[in-house]
Amino acid sequence: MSKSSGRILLVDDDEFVLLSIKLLLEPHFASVKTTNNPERIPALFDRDQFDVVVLDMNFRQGDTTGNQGLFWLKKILSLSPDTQIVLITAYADIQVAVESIKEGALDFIVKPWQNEKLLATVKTANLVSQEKQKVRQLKSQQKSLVSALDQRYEPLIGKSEAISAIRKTIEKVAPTEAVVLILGQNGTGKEVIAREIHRHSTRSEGIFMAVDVGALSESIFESELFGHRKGAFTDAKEDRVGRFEAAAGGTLLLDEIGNLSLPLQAKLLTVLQHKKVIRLGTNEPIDLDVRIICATNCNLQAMVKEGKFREDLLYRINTVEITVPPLYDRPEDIPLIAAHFLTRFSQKYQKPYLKLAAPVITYLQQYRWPGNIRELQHALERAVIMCEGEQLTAEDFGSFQKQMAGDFMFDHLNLEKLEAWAIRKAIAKHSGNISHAAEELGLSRGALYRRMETYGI
Ligand SMILES: Nc1ncnc2c1ncn2[C@@H]1O[C@H](COP(=O)(O)OP(=O)(O)OP(=O)(O)O)[C@@H](O)[C@H]1O
Repeated sequence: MSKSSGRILLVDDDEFVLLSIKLLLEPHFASVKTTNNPERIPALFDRDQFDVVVLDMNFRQGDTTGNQGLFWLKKILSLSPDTQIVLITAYADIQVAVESIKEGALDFIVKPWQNEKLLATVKTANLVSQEKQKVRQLKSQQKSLVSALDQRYEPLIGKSEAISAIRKTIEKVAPTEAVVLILGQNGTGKEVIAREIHRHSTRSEGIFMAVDVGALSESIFESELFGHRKGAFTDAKEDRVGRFEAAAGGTLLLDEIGNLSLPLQAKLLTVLQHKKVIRLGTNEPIDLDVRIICATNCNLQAMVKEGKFREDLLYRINTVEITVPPLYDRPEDIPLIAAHFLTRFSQKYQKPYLKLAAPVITYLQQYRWPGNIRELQHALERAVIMCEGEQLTAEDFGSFQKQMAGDFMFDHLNLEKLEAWAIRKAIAKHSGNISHAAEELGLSRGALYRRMETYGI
């Protein structure tokens, strides 16, 4: 007979009862302890953990109310909420039994007991207790995983008007359950923004999950998002929870939503309309308990006009819209973001002394950054690796250097932007020497300083 791992405590004022139950349970559990005095319960719990307590309901001679049992039941649950309690009494009182179960006891046994029934009850209680402990452990693991996963992600850095306005929108929209649509080019920080919304929402203790729905083929879309039951299709070897269920209590980012085919758009719309998902191979709808955020680099309005995106789906997902401008439209964010990545990569590559001189920052502000912040991040990492001195130089940016030097923002014909660009370029060319830059620009030093102030350079 293999012993289960259960730790059992027997509490009864009758020594004979204690002995006979101990002899009955001992062969089946890892440890069976006894006490004839319930006052010792707190001290016993101080020393040991118990999975199951078999507890008498009446300790004083003549007391048949069960009140003492109820008192100790509550006490044990307050000391150890996962411990399961089986009450035992000589007086079969259905009222007390019902009350004790309401108060959290698992079951109720009447003296004289049947050995088989008592053993089966304690075994069940032990299983329930261990499952509860497992769930608690998984929950705490999940909590630390959530915070560990979160740490990998950047805070939303930037002081441009656009980013300040986005921060305000996040503050307003995060506490609501509104579906948010985040628009912007690749690498502009759409996921960072989605995470900020999650972090400021009432679901922040839950998980944040991002799914690139655009990359899901028709064949796996439903099983990936809605889940399936074993045998629902040939490859369904076991039950699988879909992303909508896995992110329950948290936030689900449906990324690249503009790349969904029309049939899949229809399936997604049905889920969002009914707020229910049905796992493949089942008929049971499961309530959605997830905050939805969508993101795309596509122009969904234009796609609706071309018949490539469902208008009804667009109106389901764009209760609040956030548009993230490309990085070259907010050069004032570049120094902050660059400094942030410099700190990160100089630590990673053990070069904590590295500095970014003003002319190099100006130089970074001239480039068009088609890959936006992701590209800036990679450029900084490369420069930190390549740098031999204490200051990052334009040369450390290697292949970017050429592109940057020759890059001209031809798509900007706005005169102010062109002027700001020319000023940055001249300052960078003369390594921050304002007199030389002013001379090259055909301006006095004073005029150049005034313009630099105007453009926040
Ligand atoms: N404002 C920001 N501050 C700091 N880091 C940022 C910011 N925006 C983006 N990043 C960083 O830039 C990289 C790209 O960001 P993110 O993945 O959020 O962009 P995206 O718009 O979702 O890109 P894609 O469209 O390719 O999925 C990430 O490493 C992210 O941490």
